[in-house]
Amino acid sequence: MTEANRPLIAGNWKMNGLKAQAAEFDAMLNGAAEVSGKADLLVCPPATLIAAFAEKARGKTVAVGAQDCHPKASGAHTGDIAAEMLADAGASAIIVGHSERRADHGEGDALVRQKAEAAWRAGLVAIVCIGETQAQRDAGRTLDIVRGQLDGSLADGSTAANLVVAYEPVWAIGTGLTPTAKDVEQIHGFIREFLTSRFRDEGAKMRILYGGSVKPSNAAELMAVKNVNGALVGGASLKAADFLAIAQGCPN
Ligand SMILES: O=C(CO)COP(=O)(O)O
Repeated sequence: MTEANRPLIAGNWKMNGLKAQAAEFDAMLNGAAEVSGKADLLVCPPATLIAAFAEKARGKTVAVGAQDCHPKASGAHTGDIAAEMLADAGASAIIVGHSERRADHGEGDALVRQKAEAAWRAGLVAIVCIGETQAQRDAGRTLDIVRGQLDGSLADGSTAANLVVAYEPVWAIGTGLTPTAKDVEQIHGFIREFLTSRFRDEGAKMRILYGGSVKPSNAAELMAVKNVNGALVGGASLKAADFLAIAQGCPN
């Protein structure tokens, strides 16, 4: 996975997926060659499926990722999973700071930053999620919230090779609602300015994904927006046909 000039379509399966659903992943592997001219593909299944999916994906053009990690490499942390373990299972990237983890587990920016650094320590790419809630948007605070999350969640040492930023407005996740293309352009432009001013040339090359109700029917419009370098897809990434159609919607 590399830079902004090549889109990344990442699927976040969230807490969905049993061994019996592996056929959907097989279908993604089979269809991947057809979209390889358009985008890189990454699927982040639940941790229980990472090793099996990574084994299936060996030598194919779909990468496998994780949805979270613990900041530490090992130790007395019952139920947690270290980035090193995810790397060992075959993951090449880890989503950190998803709004569902921020909400369900009270994760804040400082912890998200430590998790991104843990991903790097294990040699993996960190996909750092940010985005405002409906109430924050209604209060006109979107850009302030985004700036604060970027400031707090991104670690020094971020490069275009080790970091992907995912802008996911919380109110757009799983709701069927999306911001207008104009809003997405404004916010992604703001994120790009932040990244370039903090990380210079690297910031100019980092991928910024849009996430929140991306579907085959809206992918082409969203993916054509300036500074949108791919998508982080939830619900629609569970179906191979939809996931591949979203990748197909990326501009040539
Ligand atoms: O949260 C998301 C991806 O991380 C987006 O989810 P949906 O695509 O289901 O709205």
